[in-house]
Amino acid sequence: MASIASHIQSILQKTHPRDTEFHQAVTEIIDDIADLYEENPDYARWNVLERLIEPDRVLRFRVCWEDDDGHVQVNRGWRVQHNHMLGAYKGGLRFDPSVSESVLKFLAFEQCFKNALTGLPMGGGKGGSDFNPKGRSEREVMRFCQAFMQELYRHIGPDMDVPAGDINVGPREIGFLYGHYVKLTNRWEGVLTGKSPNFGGSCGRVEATGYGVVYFLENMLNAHDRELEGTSVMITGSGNVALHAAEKAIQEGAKVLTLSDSGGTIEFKDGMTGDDMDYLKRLKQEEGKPLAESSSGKFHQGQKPWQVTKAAVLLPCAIQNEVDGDAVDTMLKNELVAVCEGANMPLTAEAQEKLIASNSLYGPGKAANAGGVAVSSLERSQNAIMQSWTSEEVDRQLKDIMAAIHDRCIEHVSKNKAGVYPYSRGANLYGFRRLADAMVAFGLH
Ligand SMILES: NC(=O)C1=CN([C@@H]2O[C@H](COP(=O)(O)OP(=O)(O)OC[C@H]3O[C@@H](n4cnc5c(N)ncnc54)[C@H](O)[C@@H]3O)[C@@H](O)[C@H]2O)C=CC1
Ligand SMILES: O=C(O)CCC(=O)C(=O)O
Repeated sequence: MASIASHIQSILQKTHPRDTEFHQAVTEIIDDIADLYEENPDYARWNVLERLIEPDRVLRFRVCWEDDDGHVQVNRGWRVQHNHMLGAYKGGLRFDPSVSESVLKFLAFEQCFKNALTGLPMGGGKGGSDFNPKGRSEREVMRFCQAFMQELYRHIGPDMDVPAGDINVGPREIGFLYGHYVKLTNRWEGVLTGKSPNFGGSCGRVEATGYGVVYFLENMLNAHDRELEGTSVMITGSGNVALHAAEKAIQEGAKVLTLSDSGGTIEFKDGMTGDDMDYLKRLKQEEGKPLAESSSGKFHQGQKPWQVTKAAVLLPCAIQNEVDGDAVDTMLKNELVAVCEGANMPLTAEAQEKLIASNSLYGPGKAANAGGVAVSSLERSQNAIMQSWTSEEVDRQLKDIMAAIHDRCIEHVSKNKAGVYPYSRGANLYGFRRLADAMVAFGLH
């Protein structure tokens, strides 16, 4: 066991020496699948693990665009096509100054496991740029998106690689990207998901990740004889995933106490209301303003949700590694029962270790936030048959998919002595099995 883990560590150190987030994502999985790997001689015979941690390809390109003052700006763009044994590469695009090759490699690697858990035919990829859209005009964002697609279009296709949105890439950016793809190729096809339903997007894609997180949470609570109704919930973030997780949690009768952004936390002592939601959607999604400018709830500058309140459930829905070991210690002292991840890898390795050791319920992002990519897959199906399904139909399928993902997470594990399912280990085992078996079946590539 130790030998596999240390072998993989030494390879990572040699081949991806500075990619700390990528190391973190790989390490978390290796520990869980080490026994399975040793039990199946085919995996070692085909050197599956060493092949699985090396992306199929990492595309990096220059993105030049002109700002409103006529200055030429230069950014870096990437598409990490990690593995396509289970289907075309699939995963979002992130535009943020924090984007690096390491971040995109970790996201693409995790995406392979997440997509495997959906049961839908998708491989894993991720892409983006270090471009910062904050403070940029709509025209600047459009010119950037067009310049980005000018390079990306030659590497994607409806049966090859199908990007979507992620941080700072929502329906507006997908519209600009798709418009330029259609212009460049003269083809109107399902090459991006997260499009507006007006031109081929799926109803319910915008809501899917956040709603899916809450559906997963409900499945997880119910499997442990608990209910969401009446439960207090802290949420981090206030973007697409956070707002829709809050919306669904409120609809399901939970008491949502916080949202946050990089400036601080907004607290709703008596629980967030539908009016708060409408107001914050306008503030964040239409006006793009920080929470500090909100007149809804009480704003705590520079504070995290667990520093201002306590709740039974945490839904981290912002960015990687925002919850550290100390944060988990604080929440465990304050009646924490469950964490369900809307963001990708929001817990540091130490935080994750402490949470698992505490026997709290823990829904890892690769399972809990898979509703977004699952509805992206439904969007591809609709594009392929040239039909549009209703919001109700998509939501019904999303609920079924999240219940199936929940069940897949517990397919290869049992409850521990404390009566808790180890979802994280179960998700890693399920995803790894599917990927590794496909790699053995495909032969050497
Ligand atoms: N959009 C989607 O369908 C999916 C998104 N995710 C993950 O959910 C998370 C949020 O994504 P979206 O809501 O789509 O993006 P978004 O751009 O709509 O919102 C991002 C949120 O993260 C916060 N944030 C960004 N940088 C931060 C920092 N340094 N410190 C604290 N907060 C910060 C922002 O204030 C904002 O609330 C990301 O981790 C993303 O990878 C996961 C699955 C699907
Ligand atoms: O909808 C998609 O294809 C991608 C969603 C995504 O990037 C994610 O699940 O992290």
